[in-house]
Amino acid sequence: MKLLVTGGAGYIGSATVVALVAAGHEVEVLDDLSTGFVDNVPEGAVLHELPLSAAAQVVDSTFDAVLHFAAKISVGESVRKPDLYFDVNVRGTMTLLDSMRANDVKRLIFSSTGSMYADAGLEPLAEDSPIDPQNPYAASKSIVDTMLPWECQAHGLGAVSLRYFNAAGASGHLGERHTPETHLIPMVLDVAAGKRAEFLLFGDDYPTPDGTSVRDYIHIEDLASAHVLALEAAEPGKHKVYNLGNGRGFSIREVVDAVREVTGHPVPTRVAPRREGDPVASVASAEKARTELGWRQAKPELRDIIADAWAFHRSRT
Ligand SMILES: NC(=O)c1ccc[n+]([C@@H]2O[C@H](COP(=O)([O-])OP(=O)(O)OC[C@H]3O[C@@H](n4cnc5c(N)ncnc54)[C@H](O)[C@@H]3O)[C@@H](O)[C@H]2O)c1
Ligand SMILES: O=c1ccn([C@@H]2O[C@H](COP(=O)(O)OP(=O)(O)O[C@H]3O[C@H](CO)[C@H](O)[C@H](O)[C@H]3O)[C@@H](O)[C@H]2O)c(=O)[nH]1
Repeated sequence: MKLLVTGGAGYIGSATVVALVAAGHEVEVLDDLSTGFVDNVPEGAVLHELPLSAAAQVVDSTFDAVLHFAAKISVGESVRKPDLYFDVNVRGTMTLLDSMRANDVKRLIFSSTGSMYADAGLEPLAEDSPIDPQNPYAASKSIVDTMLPWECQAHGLGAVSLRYFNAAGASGHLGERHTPETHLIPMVLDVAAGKRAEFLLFGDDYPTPDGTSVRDYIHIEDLASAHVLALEAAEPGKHKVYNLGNGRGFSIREVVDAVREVTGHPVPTRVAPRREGDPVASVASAEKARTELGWRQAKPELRDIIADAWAFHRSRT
């Protein structure tokens, strides 16, 4: 297929471009490089350095599908600048849909998020679990997931929303390069690498086995392979939704212990108050993706995820 990947210069998008090219697809990338990097775009994939608002300059009827990763992704920033998040994540998606509709491009794979579900503690979250976004970022993704079934029904689009849980790990030279970094694994690796003196652990009084909050970390290569399968699953007139996660939760302490084991560094840790807005836990049930898409993870082990992230981290320091 000829594919347009928005956000293909970013963390998850670039790993997916590699998987799509390896699967034999022809790929073009639309990315404004606001948080992405030119050197993330593999040779053989054309880069259009443009914002989503200029999608009409790129989308034409030669494309078979669009994979839409481009978005603002920082939860804290979204609380301070909700207008920016609704502009890029909602209006940007609507502009893209307009161009697709005008050019009869009938397949869309959308990067949605597991963070839109209501906090259910350690209970695994399925696709029909209650939705209750707690910040503008999650709300912006949930608005798109609410629009898509109607777009599909009215205009024959075949859309697949993939709700990722906590994307983690690295794939060779493709890894997390967010500035400022806020995500757990790169923060802990910064301490292991000596770039930070200590790790601040936000809260050890949660109702979880070791008191620290629990997340479902999923390797970006496993996210990438799900997109290749989702393309085949897109069906005109239908909006399908799949959770992508390990189906297993890991506490912050488990992550820190795994980093200690992988890096051999003691990782000095200080417990700080809970971070505002954090759920107790977020764990996926990814059964639907396994059954319907035939998705299998190649790297489900936390140590493998961290080892890949560490190799990437070291290659950059
Ligand atoms: N990282 C996670 O844990 C996670 C979890 C759930 C969902 N997601 C979703 O996955 C997608 C990719 O996230 P990521 O972690 O790779 O983030 P990222 O910031 O690395 O990638 C986003 C890409 O989109 C581009 N972009 C941003 N705004 C744009 C615009 N207006 N026009 C064109 N390009 C634009 C950026 O330059 C960047 O390359 C996002 O939609 C995000 O919401 C991520
Ligand atoms: O320095 C840190 C950083 C994080 N944490 C803790 O580690 C856990 C994971 O935090 P992350 O920021 O790595 O991940 P989140 O679950 O908060 O964020 C995930 O869900 C978000 C929406 O809620 C976005 O989708 C985001 O991109 C995705 O990684 C949380 O309990 C957090 O409080 C710390 O203790 N110390």
